[in-house]
Amino acid sequence: QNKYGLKATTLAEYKETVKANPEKELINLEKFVPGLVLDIRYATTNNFTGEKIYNLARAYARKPVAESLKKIQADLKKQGLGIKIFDAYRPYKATVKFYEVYHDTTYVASPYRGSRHNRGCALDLTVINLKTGEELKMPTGFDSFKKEAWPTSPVSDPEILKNRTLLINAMEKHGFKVNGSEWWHYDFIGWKKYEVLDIDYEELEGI
Ligand SMILES: C[C@@H](N)C(=O)N[C@H](C)C(=O)O
Ligand SMILES: [Zn+2]
Repeated sequence: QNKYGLKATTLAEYKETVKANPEKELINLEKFVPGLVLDIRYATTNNFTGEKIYNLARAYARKPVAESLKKIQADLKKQGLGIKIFDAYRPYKATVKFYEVYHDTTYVASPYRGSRHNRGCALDLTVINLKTGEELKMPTGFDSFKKEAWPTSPVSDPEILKNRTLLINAMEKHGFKVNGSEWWHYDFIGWKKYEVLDIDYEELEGI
């Protein structure tokens, strides 16, 4: 256990759980979902910590999460739209770092419980126009920790309201629930069945 009383799953333990239940495998979303665009902010300094948190820009999620995302991407494609991922599976140590930088658990998961990202069951994302590659206009930027980011906050611009509603509906159709304080964060329903992991992308890829 660490100072927050949580013992996250290591690589060796994770491999055992996947052997027993292949649904627990972390899937590389970039390879699995056609046309998926990544902008992994925590692999850059362009994030709320101002620090580079990951060495590799990767997006992983548990198998059923990846399968749902594939369906969402296919649905959006029919409208000339696609998904851009800001973050997916997040090693537990990153959640600890986030909390130590920004103590408000309205916007950052508590290290006492861990994040649903740590379970490979949460995605931070937005919608892009496939032709231009541009993000659709949303109420705030990613990780803008303000009340305007809440999915229930009033929006005066009808286009922004339409875009936020489109994203929420697209995600909820395939088993995700929007976070109450962040329009870009979606939890996969059933996340409780998956352990909190603390495995870096390098470890996962055997680098
Ligand atoms: C830090 C932000 N992108 C986020 O993912 N927040 C939720 C609450 C989390 O940390 O799980
Ligand atoms: Zn998130």
